[in-house]
Amino acid sequence: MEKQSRLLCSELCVQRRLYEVTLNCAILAWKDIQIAKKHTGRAIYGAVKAGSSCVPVCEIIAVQEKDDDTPCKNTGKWQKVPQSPADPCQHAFTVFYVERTRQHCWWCSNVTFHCSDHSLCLLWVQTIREQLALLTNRPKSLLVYINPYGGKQRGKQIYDHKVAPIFSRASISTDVIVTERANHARDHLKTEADLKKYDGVVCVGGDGMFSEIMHGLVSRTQQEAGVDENSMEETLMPCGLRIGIIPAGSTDCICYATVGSNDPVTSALHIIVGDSQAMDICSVHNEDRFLRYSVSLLGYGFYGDVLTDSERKRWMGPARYDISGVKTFLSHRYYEGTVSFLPAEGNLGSPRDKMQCRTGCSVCRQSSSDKLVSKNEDSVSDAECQDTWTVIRGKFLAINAASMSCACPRSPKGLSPSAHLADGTTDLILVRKCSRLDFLRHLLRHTNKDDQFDHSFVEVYRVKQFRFSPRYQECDSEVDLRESGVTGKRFLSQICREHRACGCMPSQSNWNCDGEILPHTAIQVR
Ligand SMILES: Nc1ncnc2c1ncn2[C@@H]1O[C@H](COP(=O)(O)OP(=O)(O)OP(=O)(O)O)[C@@H](O)[C@H]1O
Repeated sequence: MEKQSRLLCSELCVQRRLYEVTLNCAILAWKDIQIAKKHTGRAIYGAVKAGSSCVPVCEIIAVQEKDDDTPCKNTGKWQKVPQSPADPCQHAFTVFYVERTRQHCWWCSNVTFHCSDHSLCLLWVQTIREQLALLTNRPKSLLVYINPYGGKQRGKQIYDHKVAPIFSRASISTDVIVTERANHARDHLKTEADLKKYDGVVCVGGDGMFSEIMHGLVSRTQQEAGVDENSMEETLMPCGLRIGIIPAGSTDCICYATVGSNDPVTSALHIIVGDSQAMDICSVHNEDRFLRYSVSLLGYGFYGDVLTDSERKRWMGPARYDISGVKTFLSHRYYEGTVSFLPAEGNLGSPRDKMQCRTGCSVCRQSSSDKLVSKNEDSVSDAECQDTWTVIRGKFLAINAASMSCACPRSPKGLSPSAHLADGTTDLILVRKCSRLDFLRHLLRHTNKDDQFDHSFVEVYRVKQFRFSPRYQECDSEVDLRESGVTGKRFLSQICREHRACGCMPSQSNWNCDGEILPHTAIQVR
């Protein structure tokens, strides 16, 4: 505080008490002059001294000159402003700022300063606004997509009541599109949206809606850069626009893993102050064809089956995941196949190092600077990497690739608690065939503090690329059958594939790609 030169310092009233209020380019602070030595109330941000409060300028949402007897728009409550010309508190301005409440939750709080001199009041408003204008990472114009059918179908209500008023308070202009069908947002972003007009895109919905918007934006960026998405060799261009997520879905795992909560107001405030977090994107291919991008979970077996079943029960709302989860657990299906992967090397931590990735994470920072250095050496390193693929064949209850922790309110640590948001890797978790009881023990560990990888039937690897081939594609192909002369077997395998309950051979699952079902089981991921 002392190190920054003061921009303003005045004696102003807060709730009829006299405060010394100071502003420098980093902090707005106010100190109760009369009882500075006595602790008179709760310090609002970073308790400096009793009777003192301060807020970083970068967490000020807005400042507004206050008219007499106007309702405080933030709280909806009316506040009495003194009327008498002799009153030293005749003029007032209100500062709206971020207040931290529960863990990772933010709230828009406010403080009103009163003074007798109108020009002084205007000077404060103008100076604070000038400081806010210097914060260039804040968005001014946003394109908002609302999925009215996500989660409990409250997307529009959440946006209108909780988010739009704070955006308007922060003078952010918005174009709002309420989607009319699935993939509406993706298609609009891919082809129509005039992206030059905006500083960011806001997704009001769940993980599926985020995925739609991410696909629209990433594909548009590749199209404009002339990058062929089908090619596994080409380097994808990072998107120029940021995506803000207002959680209004069923699980909101991506919002939870990045912000630490699934509270719409917290997310809106992060968007307003211009916070950003880079995020890894996996591209998923089948042969030479691009299928989808994934940012959170790619799951085959258990999570693929839960999704497939829950899609049929969408009318049930979020409860469908519990019902499908129990059903899938009881069916206890396992799947045979081959997983090959390219382990991540270098200083990228390990899935079991108990490190939690947060904004500014050193591993992610290190990884992105390594990428810049090695960009010109890609061909060499790719060639070197050919030798280091690891191949695992087996029977699996689940094959999961977590590109972030996948934490959500149900599983606060997530599928892979130490997965990094932007280190260029994914955590590949293989759950081999085991008893129902063992699998239950493993699943329960996602909800408590125990290490979910500490089981003999669970393996976890931090990888840069991986491939999966289901067993029948390798062995039961038409050619194999013809060559071996087992004609009856072909007929039986056909029946078994179509009737998954039949226990005489492992059938195939589906890949759950961030909550969407992939059309192929044999995939290559990078
Ligand atoms: N207007 C619409 N009508 C029908 N479906 C829509 C519409 N807009 C978007 N969708 C689709 O709805 C799907 C689910 O949406 P969303 O992710 O918002 O909610 P959710 O599935 O309940 O939450 P979560 O993904 O967090 O579990 C998305 O895949 C999206 O493509």
